[in-house]
Amino acid sequence: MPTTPPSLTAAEVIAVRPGPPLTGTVAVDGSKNAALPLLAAAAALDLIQQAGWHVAQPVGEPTTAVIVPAESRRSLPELPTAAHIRASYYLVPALLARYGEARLPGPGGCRIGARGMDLHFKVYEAFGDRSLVDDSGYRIESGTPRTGTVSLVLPFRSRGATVVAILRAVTTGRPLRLGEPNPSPEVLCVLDALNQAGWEGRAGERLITLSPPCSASNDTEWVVPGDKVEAGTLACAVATTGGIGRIEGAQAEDMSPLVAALRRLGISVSNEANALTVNAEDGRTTGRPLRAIASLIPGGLDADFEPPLMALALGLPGTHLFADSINPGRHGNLLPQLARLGAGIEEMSPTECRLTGPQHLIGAGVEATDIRTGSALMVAGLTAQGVTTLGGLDQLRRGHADLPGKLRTLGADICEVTP
Ligand SMILES: CC(=O)N[C@H]1[C@@H](OP(=O)(O)OP(=O)(O)OC[C@H]2O[C@@H](n3ccc(=O)[nH]c3=O)[C@H](O)[C@@H]2O)O[C@H](CO)[C@@H](O)[C@@H]1O
Ligand SMILES: C=C(OP(=O)(O)O)C(=O)O
Repeated sequence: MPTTPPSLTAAEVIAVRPGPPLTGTVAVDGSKNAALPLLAAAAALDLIQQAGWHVAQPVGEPTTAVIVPAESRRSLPELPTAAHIRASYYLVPALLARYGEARLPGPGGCRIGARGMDLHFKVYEAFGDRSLVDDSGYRIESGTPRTGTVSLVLPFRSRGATVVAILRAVTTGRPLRLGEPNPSPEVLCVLDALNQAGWEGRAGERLITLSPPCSASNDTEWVVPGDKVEAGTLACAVATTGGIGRIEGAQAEDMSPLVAALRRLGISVSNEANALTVNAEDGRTTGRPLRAIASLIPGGLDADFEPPLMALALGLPGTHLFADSINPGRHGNLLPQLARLGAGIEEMSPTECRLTGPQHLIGAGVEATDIRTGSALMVAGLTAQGVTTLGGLDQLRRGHADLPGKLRTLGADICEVTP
């Protein structure tokens, strides 16, 4: 009988060693980046029904969260922990609906660039709210209630600003026309959820429209979509080792840009409705260079796929180009860590680099300086000679319930080490 390897969720450092090609089937967990706006949307919906909210977890159902109205109205909470995650910005519309004001520290998250908030402030201004920035963070104050459609065009396709525009429309009960939105899966699942709750949301590549419901429905149950980034990372891991693996739980459409990149490299991938099968057993590659350019345009390559693709490309012939101008600090995190494993990567600018493969990597001590850097290092460690020890696991765990465990399910040699 197959045994599930014990998870390493308490380890401070893990060791990765090369082994046989990864094989088998594994299912991804729900996506963090889709769950966070869904939670905020649930809170916003409850608030529009003039209640407070809190998140409860039913006993014995660890994968379910229930958003329930709180009993009493309290004063504006201090939220210092909001500084630890980028997605704390999703709370603002709910706070505005409940307290008329939101005061938050500047959002944290991965240190992969300046990660501005200016578009968020433009969204609030379009709704008649006031934004103020000071040394301790930012403050948004509700404007006088207004009616009528709010129309605005985003200067660029920020995912966060798209979601907060949608949530502010919900908490003000106003129709929205949002031009140049970010219609990524993490946004579309919020619109789907709102549609289930009676709202009328439509998404096209150039425009998102949202109209309030004639009557609100109370009990809605939403499912967090499977994590496309986790699926893509596992696909790169299987391909790196020349294995064959089936990764279940992410939607085919969400995987298309990653699948196109893998196929360009000559890796055989079948992208079914809810499962990705990667077959790199024959070891044949095209030798065609990869051009992995992170993009916010619809159908573009999500920036979060770039690091694991870079780890994969190190082992494949050709001169491969990578660019991430969305997160201008990413390469500054990732490249020095890959260099510790002996990777030769030429930086053409702070956001563009190229590498020629195949390269021979050698295990070393590395650090997950951001979520995707951590997962890329695990992929690289699967073929690096000797032992790769990975620290900074808090970052990795912020993004994935148990990525080492899933790799171990596919046969990876990963274990806990005492630093
Ligand atoms: C919690 C969450 O879901 N994080 C994701 C979110 O991050 P993030 O919130 O950073 O992503 P956005 O799409 O909103 O923004 C993209 C980039 O535009 C810049 N920007 C954004 C808004 C703004 O008002 N001003 C501004 O300058 C930031 O530098 C940001 O890095 O989307 C990224 C893809 O786009 C993903 O890689 C992150 O995993
Ligand atoms: C950048 C990421 O997360 P966050 O926005 O939470 O920092 C990420 O998920 O890769």
